[in-house]
Amino acid sequence: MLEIRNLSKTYNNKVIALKNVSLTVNKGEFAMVLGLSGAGKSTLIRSINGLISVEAGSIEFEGVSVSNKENINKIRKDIGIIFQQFNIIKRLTVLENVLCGRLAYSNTIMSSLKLFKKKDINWALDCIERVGLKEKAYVRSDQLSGGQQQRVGIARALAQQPKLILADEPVASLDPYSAEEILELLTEINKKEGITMLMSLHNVMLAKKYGNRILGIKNGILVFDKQVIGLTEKEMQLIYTMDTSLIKEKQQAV
Ligand SMILES: Nc1ncnc2c1ncn2[C@@H]1O[C@H](COP(=O)(O)OP(=O)(O)OP(=O)(O)O)[C@@H](O)[C@H]1O
Repeated sequence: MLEIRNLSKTYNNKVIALKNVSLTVNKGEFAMVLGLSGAGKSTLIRSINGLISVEAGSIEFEGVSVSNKENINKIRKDIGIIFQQFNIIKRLTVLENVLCGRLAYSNTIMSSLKLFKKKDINWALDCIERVGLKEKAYVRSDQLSGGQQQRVGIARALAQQPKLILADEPVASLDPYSAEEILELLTEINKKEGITMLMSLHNVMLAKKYGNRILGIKNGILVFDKQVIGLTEKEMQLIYTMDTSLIKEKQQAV
């Protein structure tokens, strides 16, 4: 479904955020990206839907290149994204925020006038119900808790009928209880609706509990790519140890 080949990114300040990263994400997977702060997780996630441009390598989603600007709108329709800070418009109601996920399906003038078709409104209401916020559909989003605001973010992603959901540390701003609730919801969406998930996380326990595959990033290098079952402590140390000798071998291979 998603093919990343030799992806590299150096920011203007000369920081190398990604170095020759190659990976494939298959349909139906729930893949977790783990790594220390600054490892390159967000850069990887955001480059997949073109939010960050990359200077080397390729990203293809269902055979279509992300770096080709002509394709980006089609690709963004198929790829939903949720963020750590939810990125919802707080002065809008839950329904209005979720309808933003339908923009790719609406006529620009109609949507700028907030004239959504009944079909889109019903679809958005259905997404709101799927994330458990039916009673809050007409409430302003700034009146919601953090966990509820993230549910709005998820409903907005669902509203665009994505094939893949990218999540950039979606639970980092939540208390532990809400964090697990959100991960359970995303797991349910992944299992029941078959929507593929690619998520960056800081918490190893949560990544192992909810993901079925772990992608470990260290200093911009993909140091391992393993199924959760069978993952050893030593392998996990590759991303969390400060001992660079452990990743020397990997670096030489890149
Ligand atoms: N816009 C930018 N301009 C310059 N450097 C950046 C920019 N964004 C990220 N970086 C740098 O690139 C490296 C990778 O950053 P990135 O945000 O991808 O890491 P991360 O693993 O997501 O970190 P965190 O877990 O703290 O969010 C870091 O050294 C960071 O400082």
